[in-house]
Amino acid sequence: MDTSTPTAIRLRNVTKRFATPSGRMYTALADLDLEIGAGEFCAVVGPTGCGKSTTLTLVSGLERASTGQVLVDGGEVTGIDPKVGFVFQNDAVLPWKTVLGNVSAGPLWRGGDKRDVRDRARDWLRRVGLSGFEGHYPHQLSGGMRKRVALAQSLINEPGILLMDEPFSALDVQTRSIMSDELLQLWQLTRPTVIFVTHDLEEAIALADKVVVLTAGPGRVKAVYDIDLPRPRTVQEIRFQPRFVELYRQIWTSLRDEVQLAYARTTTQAAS
Ligand SMILES: Nc1ncnc2c1ncn2[C@@H]1O[C@H](COP(=O)(O)OP(=O)(O)OP(=O)(O)O)[C@@H](O)[C@H]1O
Repeated sequence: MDTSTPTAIRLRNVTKRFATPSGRMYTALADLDLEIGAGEFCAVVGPTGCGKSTTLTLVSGLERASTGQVLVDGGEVTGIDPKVGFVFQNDAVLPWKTVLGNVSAGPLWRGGDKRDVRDRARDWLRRVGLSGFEGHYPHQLSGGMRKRVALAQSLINEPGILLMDEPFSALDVQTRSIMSDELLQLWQLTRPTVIFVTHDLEEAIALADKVVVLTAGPGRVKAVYDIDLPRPRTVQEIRFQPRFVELYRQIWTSLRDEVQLAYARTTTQAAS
């Protein structure tokens, strides 16, 4: 992170424990330290169950840390904050509302002027390439189009912070890379601070300014890699650059050990 960039998100010595169905406590995150600068695009990778989604729920205010501090713009997170947007793996679109209705729902709920909100919603639908689909219902759209609705739904609130939990993982490979390029273009418009959780290291490197590798659970930060690839980027093309391949090799070496450790644990548990 550039030292002149103010910090937008800070997790300081964060531990998160959950009660298990058997009544014991399970530590999902342990002493996690992470700092993300304002306007930075940060991707988080790590083996399954290492606490990636848990990290997002702490920043969003949906969950509280057991110990440690979670700070957004210097203030401790104590609940859900309207300046934080969330895009999940599963679409959060409302099936009974039209595309326009879905994108307008948040600002209307917050008391926005109806005509102004509709205008802004149409504007965002144009930006995500859905002009002409305002009156469609979600079931009349493809998976990629529904994802665009979800993006517009979140971006219309102009969140300073955007948390994305494997947002494209349910899409086919081609749609996924198109959506990644569109996300980068949209991100350039308002430059929110992004935490993007993914299992896909290629996607992480292609999108991000920095890639954080978490250890097998309990999740800690194992390593942080600065992605010094030039912007603007085209996701489909950047992966052929020698620097991309070099970064991939370097980060994968670190990630692979954690993935193997997590896998070995699950197979041992299954056998016992
Ligand atoms: N509400 C909860 N109650 C109990 N345990 C939980 C809860 N939420 C998460 N966990 C546990 O915490 C650990 C971390 O979960 P989390 O979903 O954050 O991992 P993840 O890295 O996002 O996993 P994946 O890559 O598979 O999506 C897991 O072992 C999970 O079972």
